Amino acid sequence: MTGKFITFEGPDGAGKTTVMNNVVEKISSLLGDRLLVTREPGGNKISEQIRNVILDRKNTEMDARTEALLYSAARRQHLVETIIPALNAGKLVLCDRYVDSSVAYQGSGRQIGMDEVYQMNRFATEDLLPFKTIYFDIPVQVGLDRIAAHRSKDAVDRLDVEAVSFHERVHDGYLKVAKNNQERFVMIDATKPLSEVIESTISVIKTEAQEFFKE
Ligand SMILES: Nc1ncnc2c1ncn2[C@@H]1O[C@H](COP(=O)(O)OP(=O)(O)O)[C@@H](O)[C@H]1O
Ligand SMILES: Cc1cn([C@H]2C[C@H](O)[C@@H](COP(=O)(O)OP(=O)(O)O)O2)c(=O)[nH]c1=O
Repeated sequence: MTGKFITFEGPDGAGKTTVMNNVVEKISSLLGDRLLVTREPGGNKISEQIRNVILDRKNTEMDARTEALLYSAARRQHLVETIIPALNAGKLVLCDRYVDSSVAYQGSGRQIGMDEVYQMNRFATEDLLPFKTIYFDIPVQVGLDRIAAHRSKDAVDRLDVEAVSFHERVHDGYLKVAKNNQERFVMIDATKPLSEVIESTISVIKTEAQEFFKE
């Protein structure tokens, strides 16, 4: 594999999606088709179908392990169908969420156990981890307030409506994963103004994937 795999992670409302869109706008003219931007859960037909089942607010009876299995199933399909072919073609792959999301949300948030969820994801991914993970850190309430202020009621999904204590456990989970993977994680303060967060993110990408930005 000659490409490079970088993921974006963080609690809900950290700004990952907004930052990703802005970063792509700024670097896509430099990289052209050497850039692939994708997101989880989703990114292809089967994974988007699984996403709809997971995030449907009507699916109130979903068991925590069922949820974890569905996320990892969607991840597997996305990896095989989208990420690995792009890496084999030498591309820079930027992905909004990956294994660390499951470890934080299902492992810590749903209290299934971070290591158990990680082990299940090792099976799903055959141990393919990102080269770097840009982690957007934000206090839980700030992220939730951003979502409440900006999203329409219809756009709020099953995980957005979880109790604050769930989101606190997700945040704690992320901090543990970051601490245990310091060589892979780059932490960005997502409470800063959007323009600063975008600049910091571009700077990390240009440093960590500098081979893509050479003339
Ligand atoms: N740095 C920032 N400062 C203030 N508001 C922000 C910032 N980053 C994102 N937002 C706003 O917060 C909301 C949630 O951002 P979003 O990108 O959807 O977060 P995520 O994908 O991490 O859940 C959006 O309405 C966005 O405009
Ligand atoms: C990939 C992944 C996402 N999630 C959650 C995080 C989000 O609340 C939701 C994804 O919804 P999405 O609308 O993509 O949220 P965001 O813009 O915050 O990334 O799914 C998990 O619980 N486990 C996972 O493995």
